[in-house]
Amino acid sequence: MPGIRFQSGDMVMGRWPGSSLFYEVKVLSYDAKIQLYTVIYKDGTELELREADMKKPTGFKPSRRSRSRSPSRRRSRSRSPARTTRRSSSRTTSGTFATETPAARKEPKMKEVLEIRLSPVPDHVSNHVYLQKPAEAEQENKVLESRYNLRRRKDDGDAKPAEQTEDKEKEAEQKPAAATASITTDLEFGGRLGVSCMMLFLPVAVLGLMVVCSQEDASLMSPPPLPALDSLLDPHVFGMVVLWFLFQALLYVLPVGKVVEGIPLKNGEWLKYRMNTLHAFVLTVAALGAAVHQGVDLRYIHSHFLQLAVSSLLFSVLLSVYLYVRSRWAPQDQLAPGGNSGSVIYDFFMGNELNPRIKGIDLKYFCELRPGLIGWLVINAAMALAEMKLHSLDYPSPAMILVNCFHLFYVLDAYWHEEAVLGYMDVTHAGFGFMLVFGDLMWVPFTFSLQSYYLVHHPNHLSLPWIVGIVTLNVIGFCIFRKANSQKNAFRRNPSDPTLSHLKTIPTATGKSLLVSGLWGLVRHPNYLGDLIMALAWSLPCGFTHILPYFYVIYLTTLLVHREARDEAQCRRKYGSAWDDYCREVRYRIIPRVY
Ligand SMILES: NC(=O)c1ccc[n+]([C@@H]2O[C@H](COP(=O)([O-])OP(=O)(O)OC[C@H]3O[C@@H](n4cnc5c(N)ncnc54)[C@H](OP(=O)(O)O)[C@@H]3O)[C@@H](O)[C@H]2O)c1
Ligand SMILES: CC(C)CCC[C@@H](C)[C@H]1CC[C@H]2C3=C(CC[C@]12C)[C@@]1(C)CC[C@H](O)C(C)(C)[C@@H]1CC3
Repeated sequence: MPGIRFQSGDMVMGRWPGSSLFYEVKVLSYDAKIQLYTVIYKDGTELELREADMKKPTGFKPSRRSRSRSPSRRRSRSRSPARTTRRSSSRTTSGTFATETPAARKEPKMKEVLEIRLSPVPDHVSNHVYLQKPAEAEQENKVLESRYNLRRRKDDGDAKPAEQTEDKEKEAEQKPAAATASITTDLEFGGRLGVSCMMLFLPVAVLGLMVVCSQEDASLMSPPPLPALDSLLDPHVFGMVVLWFLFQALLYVLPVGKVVEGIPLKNGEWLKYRMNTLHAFVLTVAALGAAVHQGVDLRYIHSHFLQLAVSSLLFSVLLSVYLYVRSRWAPQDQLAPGGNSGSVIYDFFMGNELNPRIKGIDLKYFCELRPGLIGWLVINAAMALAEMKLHSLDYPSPAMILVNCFHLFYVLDAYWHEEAVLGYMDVTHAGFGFMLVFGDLMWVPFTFSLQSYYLVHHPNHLSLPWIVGIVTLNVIGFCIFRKANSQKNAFRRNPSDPTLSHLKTIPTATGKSLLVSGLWGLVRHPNYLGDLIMALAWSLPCGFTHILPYFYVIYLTTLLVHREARDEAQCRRKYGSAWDDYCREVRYRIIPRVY
């Protein structure tokens, strides 16, 4: 690399982005176009740095300290009442996520090695200290390095130092994202073209499916034309959609339910969340019950199903525009790892901001669990009433009851385990943009309820053995889904949990371990397997005449296969060869011996 200050292979001191801390890094390459060096930190993190953030090691002296706290466990100032920062104590409010890494408790030796390797050199003493490793730690380090590839995911927030100087913090707060964020080049979903197609195709697909579902022959081969848009966009219905959203938002801010902290953010802070989805659900049922008592006819939902879907789509677009605009001004440390590609269309679709909030309402978390999921159940109930009316029944058909009960049970389970949702990929990593907004507000309520909508127009008689078989299948799927999720959550919360002591684990260089026995030893995503089995059980009550009720199974399979691939890539970057070991030990991804 002629004509530049540092050469590949040089060991220099590199500033940790956004902080005043310097670490020893190795220069890997230099990109003259963007004038950035790619460097690798000793913990395996690869980052791109400007020359101004790098110093020659001369002037850094060995430290008398032999160890220091790892950067991810340092303290930073709290900025807003909703954001808290804490030392490396474990969580007290809920205990959902321990702040110490699992291995920190279980594998003390490894933790020590990692801490030493991550020891920073603060800026104000940058001419004075350069941390030294004890000989045995160095030795152990070598063993670890030979066993595991220590490369850390570039966008992984886990190990980033939380310490920021006040100046830096203010700077980050003031600079709009667009001005400071690094550009994401790794585009998902086929990049700009892919997401543009998805944005056009997905809404039309939802409306198309709904129209076909209401036809007697429900044939995908001869779909009826979509009704004219102006007949579908009813201001009255749109007003109801907005009211529904506001009503759910009101329930969100009710001061009932405990407040817990989510997983740590990039800047070392914790966001607070109020756990009151169950309360919101019960209050919604009570409000709807009262409305029905007052003469409101829930079958309105059935007769205005398409109009409701179109209004939800319009609402989703408006909300996404708002989110995109505000994300342009969000501080960089509040952006999602994959956001900010520089392409308006891509960023609009994927979302830039990780946890956009309005007056304490976390929009992403709110949308993921409330208006859409509760809306889905209300639609199901309306379909049961419509079926009774259309076929002059005293009760809904057994098929309709099964579908309603399965869906209700699934949502209530999510609410019962609400804290766990704070750790799911979408909440921790995904930006909040059109994909999730549309997914939560239109896709979930209007495609997940297709089975009950279908049954209104296509009754299906179920014999008792079929009912028993379908219920059994759902119970099996649910047990796998629940046990797998609970086991992983419990393990992440407390790896030394005595109830999990019988399970085998593989340590990883990040300090976290991976479960390799029990359900997590059967396939690498047992929770997906359970979800898919349940999905099948939800479709079977609709019989075998049409493929439409199986749409949910097809969607979920596609989504989970894609999600699994994304997660796999992330875990490989995060855990290096430990992940490869896991894959060798547990060969199948979702379905044992098949996939
Ligand atoms: N109904 C729907 O439309 C729908 C759609 C999507 C997902 N879901 C459901 O949502 C739930 C959450 O799904 P998710 O996609 O967020 O994935 P997930 O399986 O809950 O989380 C994946 C993460 O778990 C950790 N992990 C993976 N293997 C592990 C092991 N062997 N031991 C310990 N930890 C391990 C890794 O993170 P760390 O190591 O960093 O902890 C990995 O990134 C699933 O039950 C899924 O079925 C439903
Ligand atoms: C536009 C679409 C093609 C993609 C849409 C994606 C979202 C609708 C889903 C992504 C993650 C999903 C999810 C649930 C609902 C649907 C999603 C938001 C979920 C809240 C359903 C209840 C479950 O118990 C759950 C909490 C595990 C689940 C979490 C993931």
